[in-house]
Amino acid sequence: MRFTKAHATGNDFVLIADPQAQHPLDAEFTAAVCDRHFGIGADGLIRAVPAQRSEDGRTALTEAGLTSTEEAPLWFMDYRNADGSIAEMCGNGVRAFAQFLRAEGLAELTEGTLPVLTRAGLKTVRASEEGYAVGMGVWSFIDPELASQRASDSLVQAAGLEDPRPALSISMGNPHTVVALPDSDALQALQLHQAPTVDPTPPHGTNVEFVVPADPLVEDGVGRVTMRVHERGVGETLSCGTGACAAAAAVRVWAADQGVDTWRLNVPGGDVTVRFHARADGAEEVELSGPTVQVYRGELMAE
Ligand SMILES: N[C@@H](CCC[C@H](N)C(=O)O)C(=O)O
Repeated sequence: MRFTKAHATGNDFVLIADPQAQHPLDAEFTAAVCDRHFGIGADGLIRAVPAQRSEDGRTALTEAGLTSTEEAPLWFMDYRNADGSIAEMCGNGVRAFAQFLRAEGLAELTEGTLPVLTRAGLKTVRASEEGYAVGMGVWSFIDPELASQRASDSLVQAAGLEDPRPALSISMGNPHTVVALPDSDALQALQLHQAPTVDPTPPHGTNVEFVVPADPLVEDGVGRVTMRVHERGVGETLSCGTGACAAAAAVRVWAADQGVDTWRLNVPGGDVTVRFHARADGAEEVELSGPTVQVYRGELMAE
């Protein structure tokens, strides 16, 4: 089985093309491939499969009210975390996925964009100045009632944190819980090889982002935030695209500054940009942009 190793600001992935849907993934295979000692090593495994040829792809098509044909296949991003669990969405992964489809000659940009079907709906990827950008859809509070005071809906504790801190949970198709810290010393003191605890515990788990808003928060019209993340199903990663979007949304809420639409997130693996576009109904669309790099191609010897 041929594969490509890629990363987006250090969030790394193994990508495989499965045009005939002959290689359905399972948890054991995924965990073995992502193992950094006994496998290739990655934060996630991504399979590219024509949507109509995979069960999850067909479900996603139905949910999105879309069709996909042999002549015009819509590619489905079958995303798995390093521990083998399934995730609805991956913001860095979907950007690496578009680059992979193009490099494999499986898809092209049409009028500058490439649609990708995910478990969290249809996403549109375009080439951007930084590499690839993806329209992530609308962000939302996970618990609108608890979050209605627009401050916090849970408490998070983590190794290296003195006391539990209030957090705000946001959905980007997948779940995120964002915690603000006072300064970069507090951020560096965190030991994120251990999963933080979130109270109340979200039913499907959550990715936890720790953020330090810059001081001043906004420079040249751009909001700036430093972030570390513990990803559900992985551990600490060098970047998380959906996490960056959730973190920017939370900081924007806390700052009560809906006027700043562009945010630069500094993560251990680099920088990504998050942009908000208000819709007529008041909801806000989010776009994530950043670099994606193909590192090498290889052939998997043992299954
Ligand atoms: N790194 C990703 C998110 C991957 C999925 C996540 N671990 C989850 O379980 O929700 C990103 O760039 O968004």
